[in-house]
Amino acid sequence: MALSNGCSCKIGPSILNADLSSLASECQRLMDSGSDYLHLDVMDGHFVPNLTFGHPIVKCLRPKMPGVFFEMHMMVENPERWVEPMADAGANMYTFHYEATSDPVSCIRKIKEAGMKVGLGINPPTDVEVVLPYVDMVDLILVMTVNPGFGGQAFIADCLPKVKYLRDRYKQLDIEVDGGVGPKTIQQCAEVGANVIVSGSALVKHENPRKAIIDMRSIVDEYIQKSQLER
Ligand SMILES: O=C(CO)[C@H](O)[C@H](O)COP(=O)(O)O
Ligand SMILES: [Fe+2]
Repeated sequence: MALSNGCSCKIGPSILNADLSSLASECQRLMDSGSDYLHLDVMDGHFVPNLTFGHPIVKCLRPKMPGVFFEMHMMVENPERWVEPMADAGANMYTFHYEATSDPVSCIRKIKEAGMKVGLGINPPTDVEVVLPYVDMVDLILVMTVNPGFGGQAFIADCLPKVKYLRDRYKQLDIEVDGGVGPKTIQQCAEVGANVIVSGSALVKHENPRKAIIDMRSIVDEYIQKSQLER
């Protein structure tokens, strides 16, 4: 299962700021509100100054959410290390950071061999050009719009030219934005060409997440249609 191949909007909640003692029901609530997939944030306390959870939690979550696409956002050093345990736990996509490994190609190969889709992420200070050698090997590029490590941070609009740079060159690429994205910032993300949208606290804390998802999707879809007409 792919996410969307750049042709449609996909919205995935990050449950980082949800009540993690009720992880499965929070995930279910957000899927029932119209989400397309789950964005699960894994932090190791080294690559980022925070800890979350690892493959044992994913393994417990998987049978409670059959058929739901799990994207693992791996904010970890040596991402190669957790590829097999995550595949075994039932992850569908493994998104690692360019900054976290000295050998992205072997990490990509390992993820594919384990049967998962591949995402490649870059942090706000990282130049977008670094991903160009890998674009044809991966399923998604993640452009971080906060410095990774915590949910609920302010959106960094200065990262958006990186999305535009990629969209101008790759019409079919799934380009994901993550960090501070919600109804207030979605327009800026959509107009530069982001189509895979992670939204954490803005959705988790929203009084009507279903409406927030519908509104965000309609804005992203509008820009996708506009760009298809312009081609
Ligand atoms: O990767 C992340 C942080 O490193 C989270 O996915 C991201 O921050 C989402 O949460 P929010 O929308 O609250 O910023
Ligand atoms: Fe994330």
